Amino acid sequence: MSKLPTRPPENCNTKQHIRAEIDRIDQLLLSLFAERQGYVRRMAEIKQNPEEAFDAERIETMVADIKTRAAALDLEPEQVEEVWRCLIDWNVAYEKRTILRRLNSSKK
Ligand SMILES: C=C(O[C@@H]1C=C(C(=O)O)C=C[C@H]1O)C(=O)O
Repeated sequence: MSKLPTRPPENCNTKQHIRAEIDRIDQLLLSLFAERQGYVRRMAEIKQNPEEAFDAERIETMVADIKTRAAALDLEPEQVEEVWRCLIDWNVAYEKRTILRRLNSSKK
């Protein structure tokens, strides 16, 4: 990906300026989500039991920590919580499905 010069928000004077920055940031976010997902995939290989997929204590600790860090960055903690809970829900479902499939295929 080519590295284009960026404009801080206060130097954006048109919708196009702003949309170019949002698109640039979205690409960075996607790359980070993909990197994160690689660890979730590996976690699904390491966990042996589908019940391990949902770790309530870990999730609540993470969400509380993310909300504190969001507030420090002047983001709305509730919005960040919703995004993370949605991400984690998908990952728990992915882990459960992956572990179950592996267990079922090893029975055959
Ligand atoms: C990655 C894990 O598995 C699940 C997915 C999580 C996530 O996407 O952050 C967090 C907690 C989990 O129950 C984990 O146990 O840490």
